[in-house]
Amino acid sequence: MTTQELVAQIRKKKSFLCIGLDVDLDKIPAHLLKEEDPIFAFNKAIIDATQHLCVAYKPNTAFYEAYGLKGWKSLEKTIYYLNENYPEIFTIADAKRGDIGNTSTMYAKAFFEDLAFDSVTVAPYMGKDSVEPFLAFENKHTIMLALTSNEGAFDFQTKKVGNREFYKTVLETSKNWKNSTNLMYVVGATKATYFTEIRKIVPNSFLLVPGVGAQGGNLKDVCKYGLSENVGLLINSSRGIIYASNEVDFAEKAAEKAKELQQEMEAFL
Ligand SMILES: O=c1ccn([C@@H]2O[C@H](COP(=O)(O)O)[C@@H](O)[C@H]2O)c(=O)[nH]1
Repeated sequence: MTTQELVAQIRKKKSFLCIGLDVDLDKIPAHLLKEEDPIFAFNKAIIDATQHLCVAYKPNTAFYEAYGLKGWKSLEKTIYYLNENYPEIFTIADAKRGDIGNTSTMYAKAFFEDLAFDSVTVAPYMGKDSVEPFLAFENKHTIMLALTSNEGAFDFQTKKVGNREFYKTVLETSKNWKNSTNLMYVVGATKATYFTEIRKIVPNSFLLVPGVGAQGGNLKDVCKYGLSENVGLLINSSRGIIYASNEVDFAEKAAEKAKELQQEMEAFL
């Protein structure tokens, strides 16, 4: 998917909501456990109930890998279901990959070719040659960790290297990489006060923003400081939406939560 297509979808749906599909079998409604593939059954119901309110879905691969081969199968079924039924939706494999060049190419093939995701998250720690293999894929997007939502972000990311915070160096340096127009960045909603500085470095890049909902990030502050001319934000909520209820009405309740966020977003568009 191109960035223009993503922006057009945001304008049409008046939403820049991304729903995280972080499925935990201990948290889903008990009646689904009787299904042949409970994870896929859960995802399908959530997707069908919320697809008109969001522009992206983000399965975090950890929640699938934890269940071995079965979990990977559920992930595959979920992405195929999305691509077949809702091809306008932007898909994110939250896998946080990145390795030496030839290994990164194989990671990129796994998520962009085999599973046909529109994007994948990567870690910047191994540098240019670990990220450029992902950037080589046309109309695919590489979402690099910049300033994460967790407390540990202060361990390295905000520390000064020379006279500049490390996350700023990551952002600035990555702009010079080959095919850097295919880059987006992860910035946590819990770091809303940093968005002004981040926008000085990457004024038009899309930012994937996790941390609204369960982690306490503030949507209004993120919008106030983070919105760009082409919107430039994908705000993610996972647990806050998908576990709104663990009864038979779970999909309906998830849609209600998604609608609340969509309406807050509409006010900014
Ligand atoms: O900085 C980061 C990067 C990734 N995540 C991931 O996003 C979701 C957030 O889930 P919630 O339930 O809405 O808190 C999850 O998959 C994280 O691994 C993040 O939170 N922060």
